[in-house]
Amino acid sequence: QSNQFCDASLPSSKLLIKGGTVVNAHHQQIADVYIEDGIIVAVNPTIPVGDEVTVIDATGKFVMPGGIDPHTHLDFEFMETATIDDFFSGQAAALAGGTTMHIDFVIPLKGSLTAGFEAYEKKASKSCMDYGFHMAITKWDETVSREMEIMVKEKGINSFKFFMAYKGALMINDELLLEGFKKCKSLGALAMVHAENGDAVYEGQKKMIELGITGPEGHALSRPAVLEGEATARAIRLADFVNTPLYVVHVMSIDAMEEIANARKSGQRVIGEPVASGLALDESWLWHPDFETAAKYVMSPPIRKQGHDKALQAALSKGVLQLVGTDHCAFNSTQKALGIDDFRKIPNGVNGIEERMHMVWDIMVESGQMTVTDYVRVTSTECARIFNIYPRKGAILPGSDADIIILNPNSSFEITAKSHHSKLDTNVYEGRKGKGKIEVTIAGGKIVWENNELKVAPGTGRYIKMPPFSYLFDGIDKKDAFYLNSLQAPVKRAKSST
Ligand SMILES: NC(=O)NCCC(=O)O
Ligand SMILES: [Zn+2]
Ligand SMILES: [Zn+2]
Repeated sequence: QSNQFCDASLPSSKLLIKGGTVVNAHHQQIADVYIEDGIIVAVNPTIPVGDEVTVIDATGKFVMPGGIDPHTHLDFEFMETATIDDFFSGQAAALAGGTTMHIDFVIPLKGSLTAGFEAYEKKASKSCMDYGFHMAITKWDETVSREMEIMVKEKGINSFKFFMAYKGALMINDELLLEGFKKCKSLGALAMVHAENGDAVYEGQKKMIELGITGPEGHALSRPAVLEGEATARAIRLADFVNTPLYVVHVMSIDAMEEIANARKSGQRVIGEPVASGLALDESWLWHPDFETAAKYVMSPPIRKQGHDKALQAALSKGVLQLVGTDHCAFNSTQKALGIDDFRKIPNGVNGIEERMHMVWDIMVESGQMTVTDYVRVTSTECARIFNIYPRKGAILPGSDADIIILNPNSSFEITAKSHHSKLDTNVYEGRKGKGKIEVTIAGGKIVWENNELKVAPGTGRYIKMPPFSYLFDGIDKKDAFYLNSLQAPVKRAKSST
């Protein structure tokens, strides 16, 4: 691999990005951007500066907020192994691809949220870019309920994920889902779901093995889209019953997407997150005769048949789905080979943290399905809004963090494991080429990616606390009050004489 990591000991500098098209989610203009000490100070048509300021010429290029990836798994212990990318290698890869912040999932340790949080604090101490945490809830009792409160009020976590799949490991049942949703609502924290019917998946897996289907194709066959649709519908209805906002992670199928579309049409606050792999790939790879090639595409919910990808793209362009993640969860060929004789043992997960910004540009903007302002919205701004860190993140505005990318629409990108920055020995986007290259990444006011060279150092990334009660909670209490007022007084019945 040709990874080149240089020392990032440059002094905090003054920067001017000159003459580019500055794009925010709702506006674009040709302007200069002036940065001091990691913060955007001014965005104006012309900003005169002195010799001490480093000037980057962005004429003819797009100057946009750095990407925020809402869904990653770095240093994640899962399926008898651990992801190959840790908080340094995964983040270095992210920066090389124009992502300047990500939100990772803390997994409780033996059910303890506090112990899980402390373990992830340690894992993330080698960070080279800003990050936040969601937290998974894997069991329910009074301690977990109390710890959720601590996570929100003291630790900067404002979202909790419930796995409706992975039976015998992370999966929870409907009773826990309801308890969890109620607690999330009371704390102003966003409930997130991995939506697949885990019991039915377990049945499907047994059936495939009985039929002698042990290869990676068995993964897709054992957990069809209908099981994703069922769980998505169930989670949506339970969230409606509790009256709390819901975030559906890695929406991979038309079935799930349509449930989200219908709920949103009726006014429910449901957020749908497609991931780069679901937008760009189809399941045919899982039938590849070479196990190593096929196994690298194993993730859950599975990458679907051709047609689901296009439908998810259309839903993203229409606003039915709101933001794009990656679910970056990287296992190398040796790790994937744990399932050589049984697809159930192939560690689930694909790469994407480095590729997302280029892939979304290529699939959505170059194809004409999405405007450049919408690109900013789905790769950065909407994530910042949902997780309540806007406009510190997700915007090029005075006072915002100087997390910025410069994309040259006339230059091209090419993806290959030979030159990517993840520790992975494969890449699910191997050989993909397209127009629109991220030439510069600025994170916290420092140029960390320029001339195809990374300048990053472990320990320079910051933990970003995310406060509760995002815009998704506005008016939730009013809807509760309206519901209570609409209830009729209890019916008074005479006592029976017998
Ligand atoms: N998605 C996947 O296959 N691996 C990561 C864990 C998860 O998000 O479900
Ligand atoms: Zn998941
Ligand atoms: Zn995930």
